[in-house]
Amino acid sequence: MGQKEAHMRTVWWEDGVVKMIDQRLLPHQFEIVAFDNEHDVARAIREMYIRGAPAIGAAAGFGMALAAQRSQAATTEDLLNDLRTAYDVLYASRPTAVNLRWALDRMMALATSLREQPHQVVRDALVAEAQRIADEDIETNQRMARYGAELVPEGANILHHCNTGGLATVDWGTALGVIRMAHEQGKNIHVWVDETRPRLQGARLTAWELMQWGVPMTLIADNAAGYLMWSGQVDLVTVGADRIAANGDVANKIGTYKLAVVAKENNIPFYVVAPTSTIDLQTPTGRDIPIEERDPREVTHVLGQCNIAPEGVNAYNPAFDITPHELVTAIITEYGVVRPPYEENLRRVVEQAEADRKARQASGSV
Ligand SMILES: CSC[C@H]1O[C@H](OP(=O)(O)O)[C@H](O)[C@@H]1O
Repeated sequence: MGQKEAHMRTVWWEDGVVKMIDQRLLPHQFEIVAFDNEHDVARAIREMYIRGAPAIGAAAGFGMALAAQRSQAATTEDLLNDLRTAYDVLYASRPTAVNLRWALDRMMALATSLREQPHQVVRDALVAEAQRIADEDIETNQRMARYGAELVPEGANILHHCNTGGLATVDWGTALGVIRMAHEQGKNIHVWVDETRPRLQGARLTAWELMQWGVPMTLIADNAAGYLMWSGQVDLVTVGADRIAANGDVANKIGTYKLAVVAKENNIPFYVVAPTSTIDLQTPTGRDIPIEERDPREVTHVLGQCNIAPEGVNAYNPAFDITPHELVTAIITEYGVVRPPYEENLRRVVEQAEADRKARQASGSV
């Protein structure tokens, strides 16, 4: 079995195809897969070869670049129509992580802005933009890690849910990026790793990443988290996000809300780590965020194999839940730590990010 080499990315463009780690097989198999069309990239997102909001956004960007490369359009207007079709194919892959729409909108806006250019110019520009989305993600994650590590006390016991590491992003990670930074700063931390039923991102992916990084950790059943918080064995909880509404409500892996309630009950700080690309000012509150419902078989069959329930049992499999902003101590972004009032403070960092991106575009540094 191969290994994720240091600084290897989760998804990347190579020789005209998109390559990614097939996360369904981890931790016992390490396989890289390659796709040459947007339909296969959409399927890879839907079937969770690749998952995690920022990683999904980057994959979607590369999917649009593939669509442009594959298009047989004779005119740029026809190419734009092909790209609109690819947008819809990729957008339909998973509904909750807003990074998917964010990346698709960014790629489509660029293509549209080049409608007077020859279509080869458009094709090349889209590959470059997808690369920029990927490159920016790593820089963003390292900025968040530095801000977040300042909030981690020496010797902290940290509870983490799902997977938010390099595998959930292009590299480095969001909440796990903060944990990695605190570890590398010598803060002697320890991580309680929620297994995260039913897809077990914690047991399969977070444990694997933290062991690779040499971070002290202990794997727990999801249901042990409450006892650990009640018994004073957790100093802070940190999670990622798939979409943050304008008022600060947070969509994240199913089980997050329960952790936030118990953390509040035990006066434990609850931090969300997410880039501004995960903040959706178009969505007013958490009740407006679409929650993905996945195949109930993910609940009844562990990793699609071992049936743990009676044949024909009813099962329900919401993949995310909503944590009301009142339960969120702070949201750590690449523009710093955002605290309440979330409505105005989230808008401020999103507008700052957009202004910076336009300035980079204008200066030609992108
Ligand atoms: C850094 S975002 C990671 C985010 O995505 C995970 O969901 P999934 O594995 O289904 O894509 C989970 O919600 C994580 O917090």
